[in-house]
Formats: sequence, structure tokens, C-alpha cells
Amino acid sequence: MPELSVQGLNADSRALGAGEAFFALPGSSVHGDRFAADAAARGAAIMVSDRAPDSDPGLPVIVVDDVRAAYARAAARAHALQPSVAVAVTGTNGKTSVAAFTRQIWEATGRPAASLGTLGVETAQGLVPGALTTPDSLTLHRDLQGLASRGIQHVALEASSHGLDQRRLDGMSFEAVAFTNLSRDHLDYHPDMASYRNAKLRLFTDLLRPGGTAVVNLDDAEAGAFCAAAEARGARIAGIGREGSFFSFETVENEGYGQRISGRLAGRPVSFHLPLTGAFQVHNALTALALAMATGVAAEDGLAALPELKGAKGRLELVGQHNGAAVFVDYSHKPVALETALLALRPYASGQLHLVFGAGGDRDRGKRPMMGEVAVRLADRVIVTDDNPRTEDAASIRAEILAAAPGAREIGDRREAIGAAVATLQPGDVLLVAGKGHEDYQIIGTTKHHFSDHEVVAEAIRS
Ligand SMILES: CC(=O)N[C@H]1[C@@H](OP(=O)(O)OP(=O)(O)OC[C@H]2O[C@@H](n3ccc(=O)[nH]c3=O)[C@H](O)[C@@H]2O)O[C@H](CO)[C@@H](O)[C@@H]1O[C@H](C)C(=O)N[C@@H](C)C(=O)N[C@H](CCC(=O)O)C(=O)O
Ligand SMILES: Nc1ncnc2c1ncn2[C@@H]1O[C@H](COP(=O)(O)OP(=O)(O)OP(=O)(O)O)[C@@H](O)[C@H]1O
Ligand SMILES: N[C@H](CCC[C@H](N)C(=O)O)C(=O)O
Ligand SMILES: [Mg+2]
Repeated sequence: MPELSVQGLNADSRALGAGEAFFALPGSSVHGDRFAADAAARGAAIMVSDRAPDSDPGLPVIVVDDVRAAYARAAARAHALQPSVAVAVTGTNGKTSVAAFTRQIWEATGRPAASLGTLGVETAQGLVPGALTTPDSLTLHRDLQGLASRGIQHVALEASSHGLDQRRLDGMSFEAVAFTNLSRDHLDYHPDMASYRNAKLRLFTDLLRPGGTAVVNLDDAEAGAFCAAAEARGARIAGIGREGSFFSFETVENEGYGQRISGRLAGRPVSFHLPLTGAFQVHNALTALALAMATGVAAEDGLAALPELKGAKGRLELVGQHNGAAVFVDYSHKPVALETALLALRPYASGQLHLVFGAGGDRDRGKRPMMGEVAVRLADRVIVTDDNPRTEDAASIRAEILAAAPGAREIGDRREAIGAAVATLQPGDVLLVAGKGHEDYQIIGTTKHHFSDHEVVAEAIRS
């Protein structure tokens, strides 16, 4: 083949520019090579695929083994300017929080930083919302180049199991990585828990810089697999837990809606206040501290930043008070997250603990009865409502939850459900509105309607 000069790349034929390389990805609904003719018509210089096309596509083709990985690496190479320090966090719960806290610790210690994930791209200048938790490789490297050109040298990424499985991060090498925990999610995409876990393990086995740092929550049942992967990579392991080498816990006590933590940091006794609700946030904050320290933050400086941390939007966030009761919004849309949030709030409910929640459509159905069971076991008054039904029948989603939640009320309309819960609050009660966290929309069918739990709670309290 003669030498070809390529101007750029894309995996979506509809967005290709003339002279660019078209990467034909094996999608979940269609193989990208079906759009070869479209790519050729738009002037693509070449197609890269993992299989030879059936007929002449009208442009030169390179066949590679793993076209998603090739796409990710090409996207990285095409955007040479990159932040010098990148870390990433994986796990079923806590990624957004850990990424946000890592960014805040870097900022507090004089390092302009960004976090990239479910919320979007966040810097000291604000938040630019995004579409995916782990962005598509091209979007990712464009964003990273943009950040580097603004002088941001420190970035913390969320590595989702979809993102890892689809090689979206394969163009990166991380100075430090972290594992928070593993529990059920996304079994609509991964065939079983083992493949879900193995997708997450790729962050440790393939993307951590050899000799880098691996932060591991030792209290999780899957910690062993992540430690073994880190060791095989020649990584330094920073363990957090009852017996952690980085941080070992002694006591965690509630202080108002925050908490005081005492323990040993690398063997040295320390005690600090964390202005966040829920013991799980202590793990998240320490994971962030370990990531920050693995990238040059001094222990003293990092510790000094913890009492100033702000929770990510909609992560067990106190959003209002009504009639002597407290109202929280939380992004728990998985069984363990819901359980964690309810257990965290129970000590604050001298009266009853109320819950309003639902489950997303076109997502793992097995989560629904599990969440129903958790709800009636741990809350006193439960209303099952709609989350994002997407293209499923909303009433059927509720029915799948309700089958495992005897005694729960059913109010499909989320605004009405929140209103009904707020209206019954008594002094000493706590209400948790779960599932949508920061989201400012509700997806019904394929339409996104504006909807914010924050706004609807405020409305309900006002009226
Ligand atoms: C299941 C899944 O992850 N799908 C992602 C995947 O799409 P896909 O491989 O299924 O794409 P496809 O529709 O089969 O098309 C195959 C290829 O043909 C191309 N195409 C298609 C049409 C056309 O005219 N021309 C063309 O070239 C497409 O651009 C694609 O490259 O690759 C796309 C491009 O990167 C993603 O946008 C898309 O995310 C969808 C929208 C999605 O909802 N993903 C969710 C489930 C997800 O990834 N979530 C995780 C975890 C969330 C969390 O736990 O926080 C996340 O990281 O966000
Ligand atoms: N370390 C943790 N252990 C258990 N539950 C947690 C932990 N951190 C957060 N949670 C729960 O999970 C919810 C989501 O937290 P967060 O957004 O930080 O996680 P995530 O991994 O980014 O989730 P997602 O994959 O949905 O984006 C929180 O609202 C809380 O209910
Ligand atoms: N990134 C997650 C978000 C789920 C949020 C929840 N509100 C829902 O719609 O299920 C997913 O796409 O599975
Ligand atoms: Mg997230």
C-alpha cells in the first residue's frame, strides 16, 4: 500500500471529515463496516476494521485484531498534548465521588486539575456535562488535549466496566489506579459477575503504568483479585481498610451530618473531620487521598484538604428540611448503593426513614427485585415510583420491584411520589429520594424531559 497521510479519525461515519481514518467498530447493535460506503463517500482516507469487508468498500482497509484498542491508541496519538498525570478509579460504587475528591485535593494543594466521568468534565472553572461515564476514546483525547492546553496537568478518570471492556481507555497509561468495591450492576451487558469483574480488572492488568500505585479497598470481598493483578504489574499497593497498609481504621463516629475518623496513615496516628454523610464516603475520601499522594501530594497537605471536601452532586446530599425532617437525594440505582445509603441515614432518623425510588428501564432487570427487598428491609415507608423508564413499560418496571417489596406504595409519577412523601414527614423523620442523583432529566421512551429531584423536593417543601 502506498504511504497515506491521514488527517484525523472517527468511529462514526456520520461525523467523518475528508482525509480521516474511519474505524469500523464491532458495535452491540451493528458492525461499523456496514457504513464503509458512507465513509468513502465522505472522503475517508482509509478504514480500519477487525474483519475484511465482504465487498469492495471503495477505500483502502487495514485489518487489525482489536479495532477498539487500535482506535483508542490512534485517538491518543492524534492528540499529543496530554496532562502529565492521570489516575483512574473503577468499582461498582464510588467512582464519581473518588474522582471528584481527587480533583479537589489536587486543587487544594496548588495543582490545577480535572475529573472526568458520569457528571462530565469538571474543573475549578465549572462542569461541562458529558454523555458517558467513560467517554468514547476520541471525545476523551480531545477533552484531555483541551485540558492540557489550559495548563491542567492532573486528571482523575472514572473507568466504567463498559469503558474498559470496549477499550475506550486503551490509549492511556495511569500513574495510579483505584478499586472501590464490586457488587451487582450491568448484567444486561456482561454475561455474569465474573466477566463484569474481569472488565474492571483490565484497569489494573493493562492500563496501570508498570511500577505505578494501586489503591485497593481491602474490606471488599474482591480485593484479592485486584491486589494480585497489581502485584503482577509490579505496582505498589496502597491498601485501605481494617488492616490497610496505607490507611487502617480505628474509629468512625458521626459528627452532625459529617463524621470524625481516627486511624493510622502509613502507621502514623491521625484524626480528621469529613463534612460528608455516610461511612462509605470515608472510604471514597481515603481512596482519593491515596491517589493524590501517589502523584506527589504530601500527606500533611492532603489530610488538610479532607475537612473541606464537597460531595459530588446528588451523592447522599442533604437537599432540604421540612417540618423537622431532613431530605436527601442520592444516586443509588443499584442494590448495594441503596443499602449503603439507607444504612447511612438510619442513625439520623429518630422518627421514620422514608424512601422514594424506582429503577431504570433498558438496564439490568435483575437489580429490580433486589432493590425492592433492600427497600422494605431498611426503610419504614417506601414509595416505588419511576426512574428513567426509557423504552420499557414503566408500570412493569414498578411491578418487578413491588413483587419483592410487600407493603410499599406505588405512585408512578415521580413528582407526585416525592410530593406525597414530603407531605407525610414528621419531626425526626428522614426522606431519601434515590436513583437519579445529579440527573436533570427523566427519559421516557426516547425523549428526555427536564426533571430534577433537587428542584422537585424544593417545590414540594415550598408547597
Ligand atoms: C452498549 C454500549 O456501551 N454502547 C456504546 C457503543 O455503542 P455500540 O458499540 O453499541 O454502537 P452501535 O450502535 O452498535 O454502532 C457500531 C458502530 O457503528 C458506528 N456507526 C453507526 C451508525 C452510522 O450511521 N455510522 C456509524 O459509523 C457507530 O459510531 C459505532 O462505532 O459505543 C458508542 C460510542 O462509543 C457509545 O456511545 C455507546 O454507548 C451507549 C450510548 C450507552 O448507553 N452506553 C452505556 C450503557 C455505557 O457505556 N455506560 C457506561 C457505564 C455507566 C455507569 O455505570 O456509570 C459508561 O461508561 O457510561
Ligand atoms: N464506596 C462506596 N461504597 C458503597 N456505596 C457507595 C460508595 N460510594 C458511593 N456509594 C453509593 O453509590 C452511589 C453512587 O456513587 P458514585 O456516583 O460516587 O459512584 P459511581 O461508581 O460513579 O456510580 P455510577 O457507576 O452510577 O456512575 C452513591 O450515591 C451512594 O449511594
Ligand atoms: N450510568 C448508569 C446510570 C443509571 C442511572 C439511573 N437513574 C437509571 O436510569 O437507571 C446507567 O446507564 O446504567
Ligand atoms: Mg459515576
